[in-house]
Amino acid sequence: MKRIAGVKLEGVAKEYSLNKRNFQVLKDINLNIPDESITVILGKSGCGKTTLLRLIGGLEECTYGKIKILAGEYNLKKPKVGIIFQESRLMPWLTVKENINFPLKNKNHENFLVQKYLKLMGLEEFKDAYPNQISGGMAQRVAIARTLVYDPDVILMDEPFASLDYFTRKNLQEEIIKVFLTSKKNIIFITHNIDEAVYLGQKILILDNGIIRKEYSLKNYEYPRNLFLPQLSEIKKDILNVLCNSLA
Ligand SMILES: Nc1ncnc2c1ncn2[C@@H]1O[C@H](COP(=O)(O)OP(=O)(O)OP(=O)(O)O)[C@@H](O)[C@H]1O
Repeated sequence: MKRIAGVKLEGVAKEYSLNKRNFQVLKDINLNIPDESITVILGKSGCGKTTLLRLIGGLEECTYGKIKILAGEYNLKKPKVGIIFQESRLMPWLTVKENINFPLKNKNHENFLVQKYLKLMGLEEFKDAYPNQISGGMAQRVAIARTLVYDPDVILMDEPFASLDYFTRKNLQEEIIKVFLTSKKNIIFITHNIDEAVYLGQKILILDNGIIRKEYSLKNYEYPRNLFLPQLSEIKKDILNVLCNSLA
């Protein structure tokens, strides 16, 4: 049975120390993402978005508070978290299919799962190419496929399309919606792009000065969102207003 994992943050704070001075990047984050959803964390540069994602992904420890990855009421002891970064971080000496297969450690690089995700991400023609033979957008597709093959409980995405051109970015946003609708996993997506946030997010959280300043629920706007442009444009205006008044 497919397990849907939720994410719960209780009083999460993170302090860094720089030049013998402590400063608090995250002050008191409380968050509950129980259902399958795409949650977008939006905020100005330096407000702590990546820090928050790294804490959820277990790459760093909280200074205070707790983070739980839950299946129903149960705290998963060893949750599988997939992280997709701004750069694809592919292994240059492996082909597309070998990169996708990497988390499986399966000697057959064209096993069922690799085939499935090559197809889902439209990469079949490029399966034997090396990373330096494909475009940046394609490399990000490979990174997404490599994450999906691992079957994570939660998928974290840290500005994965920030360095891509407008059209590639649009295509990949569609792919993420497709991935979400087929896998029904919780996706937590970081961006500072308001258009991207309202296009993808079922929940949008504005991070500012170490706290969640405002939360928007867009669950009622089904995909594709093009049908709701007037309503979304009002939400975008409101978000812009909140960001303009934010401190970080
Ligand atoms: N390891 C670290 N040691 C000290 N300070 C850090 C460390 N990591 C992050 N910071 C600081 O924490 C703050 C938040 O950084 P973070 O990368 O989380 O912001 P962000 O919102 O993701 O920014 P951007 O949108 O520009 O990527 C910044 O002031 C940064 O300098």
